[in-house]
Formats: sequence, C-alpha cells, structure tokens
Amino acid sequence: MSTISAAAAAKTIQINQLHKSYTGQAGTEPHYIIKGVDLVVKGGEFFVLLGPSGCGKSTLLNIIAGFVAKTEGKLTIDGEEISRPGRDRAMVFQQADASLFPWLTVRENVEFGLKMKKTPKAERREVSDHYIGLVGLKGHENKFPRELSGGMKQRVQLARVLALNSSILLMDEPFGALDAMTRRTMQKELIRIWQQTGKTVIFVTHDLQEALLLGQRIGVMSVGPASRISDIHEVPLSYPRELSDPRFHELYETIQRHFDE
Ligand SMILES: Nc1ncnc2c1ncn2[C@@H]1O[C@H](COP(=O)(O)OP(=O)(O)OP(=O)(O)O)[C@@H](O)[C@H]1O
Repeated sequence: MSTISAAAAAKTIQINQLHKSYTGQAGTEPHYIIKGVDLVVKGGEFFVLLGPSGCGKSTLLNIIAGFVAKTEGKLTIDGEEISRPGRDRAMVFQQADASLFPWLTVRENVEFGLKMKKTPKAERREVSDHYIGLVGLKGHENKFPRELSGGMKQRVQLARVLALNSSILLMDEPFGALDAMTRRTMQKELIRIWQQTGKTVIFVTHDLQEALLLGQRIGVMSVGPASRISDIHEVPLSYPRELSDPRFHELYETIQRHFDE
C-alpha cells in the first residue's frame, strides 16, 4: 500500500503535571521554565498553544517532539509513554530555510525523508507529486530553495513533513516570518490540509488572531517562569473563519480582556 493511502491514524496526546527545569550552578535552586502542565489533545484535533514570548511554548512543543527531556511528569501518546523523537511526530519550524537542503530541488527536498526510509523510487514520486500538489507547488518541482519566496519555502517544508505521514504535526510559529498576506494564505491552506489529512496538530503562536483563525481549542500559557496552561478556550466557529465575522471579533475581545486582567 502506498504512503498516501496508508494515512496514519490520528493520535491522542496526554500530558500530566509536566515540569521542565534547568539547574544553574551547584547549590542554586532549579529554574522552572514550565511547571504543572496538564493537557489532553484529542486525536485529529487542531490545538493552539498561545502565550507571550519566553513563556515556554517551544519548550513544551520540543518535549512533545522528544527533542528536549522533561524533568518530571507524564507524557503519553495513545497511552504509551514517550521520551524521544518518533515517526508518529513531525515538527514544522519557523525558519524554513534552516530545514531545507539548499542543494536539493523542491522534489528532492520533499522526497528526502522517504529516501532515508528506503521507499522505492516510484512510490517516492507518487507521494511527492501528491504533497507538492496539496501545498500548491505543482510546476515548481525542479526549483531550488534559493529560487523560492518565503511562503513557497514554508510550503516545501510542510510538504516534506506531510510526506513522512506522521499522525501528529507539531508547528512552532511556522508562519511567523511571513508577510501578512502570505501568512493569511498559508493559514487557510493549513486548515484545508488538516481537514484533508485528519492529523492531530499542535500549533504554537503568540498571535491571538492567528490562534482564533486556526484552533478548535486554544490553550493559553501563563507568563513564565514556571509557566502552565492557565486557560483553555473552545472556539465554536466553523472553518473557514473570517476576520470580518462579528463572532470572531467577540471571541478576540473576550480572550484579550482576559490577558489584560
Ligand atoms: N537550554 C536552556 N537552558 C536554560 N534556559 C532555557 C533553555 N532553553 C530555553 N530556556 C529558557 O526557557 C524559557 C522559555 O523559552 P521558550 O523558547 O520555550 O519560550 P517561547 O514561549 O517559545 O518563546 P518565543 O515565543 O519567544 O519563541 C526562556 O526564558 C529561555 O531562556
């Protein structure tokens, strides 16, 4: 069966009393970045992690990815405790440049992970055609990253991650470096791709508008240190969401007020 048709089932992430601290010099108290994070993200959900700069969003995402070790607490995926990276999770970073190989074409970048997995050439081609099309890059297969705009590079990164067929997408401010118009287009496309692929998504942002455009639920992290998820807001709006929707504006005001208190 091809990688496209064998779509991985969405997975549930459960976090209980997660702490992350760094120790300083001998004899000093540990410095808690996050302390007491509790969270359940259901399989197939689009969950947004929102919080001010430096509160520990990336730290939490990196712990879920298995890139950073937790200090205490429990982290399970479909009931199985995890502590290292796995094929069930894939990360999309803010800087697409840093994650693409400049000497490989769009197609070669998208196929890279599959090549590492020794996927046969014909299947690699089928998968890369599918995801290059899905992210709107058809016709650009033979270009190199230097020939692409920032938005296009981010699409390549997304296609490469999608081609790996992980059931969980971890996204760390992936559109933070894009101009406003490209960012809006990418947000819409991401929702379309999420709806088509049924993946579990955890999307980190410090932008409330972006959080409300994307998330089914928004977890707000408190100001660090020793940050935790202090509130979870359900977003009862269907997709695609429009900034001009008065209900969007109302929700924005409600959550913003909460920040100001
Ligand atoms: N290896 C480390 N050792 C010590 N402190 C660290 C380490 N990594 C991160 N920190 C600290 O943890 C805190 C949270 O960082 P993190 O990058 O998770 O925040 P963030 O909410 O993602 O911020 P931003 O939105 O600015 O990216 C920061 O104060 C940072 O300095």
